[in-house]
Amino acid sequence: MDYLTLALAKGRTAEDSINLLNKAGIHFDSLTEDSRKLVFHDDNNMIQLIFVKAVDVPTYVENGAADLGIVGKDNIMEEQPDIYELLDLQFGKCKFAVAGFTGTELDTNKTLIVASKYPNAAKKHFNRKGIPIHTIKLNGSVELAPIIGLSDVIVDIVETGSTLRENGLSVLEEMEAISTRLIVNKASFTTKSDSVHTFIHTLKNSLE
Ligand SMILES: Nc1ncnc2c1ncn2[C@@H]1O[C@H](COP(=O)(O)OP(=O)(O)OP(=O)(O)O)[C@@H](O)[C@H]1O
Ligand SMILES: O=P(O)(O)OC[C@H]1O[C@H](OP(=O)(O)OP(=O)(O)O)[C@H](O)[C@@H]1O
Repeated sequence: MDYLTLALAKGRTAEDSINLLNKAGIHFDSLTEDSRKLVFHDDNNMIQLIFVKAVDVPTYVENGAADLGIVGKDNIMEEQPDIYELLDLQFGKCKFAVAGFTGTELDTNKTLIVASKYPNAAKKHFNRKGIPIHTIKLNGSVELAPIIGLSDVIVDIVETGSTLRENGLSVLEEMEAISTRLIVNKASFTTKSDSVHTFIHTLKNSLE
C-alpha cells in the first residue's frame, strides 16, 4: 500500500476531524491539543498528517503536496481547486449567506459593495443572479464592514446567527449549505488508488 499525506484544516474543525480519524481506527502518536507540531504519523505508518490553515488545504491537495484533504466546503467553493470532492463528513455544518442590516432588503438597482472572506464565492453567487457587485476582501470580523460603512452587505458563514444578531444584521439571502469535506488529488486518486480507496472506505464506514 502507498503512503498517504493528509492535509487537515487547523482551527475550528480540527478536533472533529481527529475524532473521526480515531473512530476509523487511525491514531496519531503524540498528537495533543496544545501541540505546536505540524506533522504527525499514524501508528501503522500509513498516513502522514499535516496541519495547514483551512484556506490552504485545497492548494496543498491540488498541487499534490497532499494526497488527501479535510476542509470546509466554503474554502473549496472559494478556491475552486482542480480536485475530486469525495465525502461529506457531516460536521462543521453552517451556511453561506448574504447579510445586511436587519429590516432592509438587497438593493439591486446599483452596484452592491460586498465585503467577504470569500470574494470569489460572492462574485459567483451574484453573477448567477445577474446583480453587479464590487467585492472587498477581508480576513475576519466581516460583520463590521456594513456597520462602519465599508460595504452595503457581507457574504459570510452563519451558524447560530449570534454574530449577525449582536451586530444588528440579519440574513438577507441564504446561499449554500456548508460542511467539512474529504478531497483528493486527481493524480493520487489514480496512482495511489488502493490506498486512497481503502482510506475512503474506512472513513465512510465510520460516518454511518
Ligand atoms: N461559525 C461556524 N460554525 C461552524 N463551522 C464554521 C464556522 N465558522 C467556520 N466554520 C467552518 O470551519 C472551518 C474552519 O474555520 P476556522 O474559523 O477555524 O478557520 P478560518 O476561517 O481559516 O480561521 P482563521 O482565519 O481565524 O484562522 C471553516 O472553513 C468553515 O468550514
Ligand atoms: O452564526 P455564528 O454562530 O455567530 O457564527 C458565524 C461567525 O463565525 C465565523 O467567524 P469566526 O469565529 O471564524 O471569526 P472571524 O471570521 O472574525 O475570524 C463567521 O465568519 C461568523 O463571523
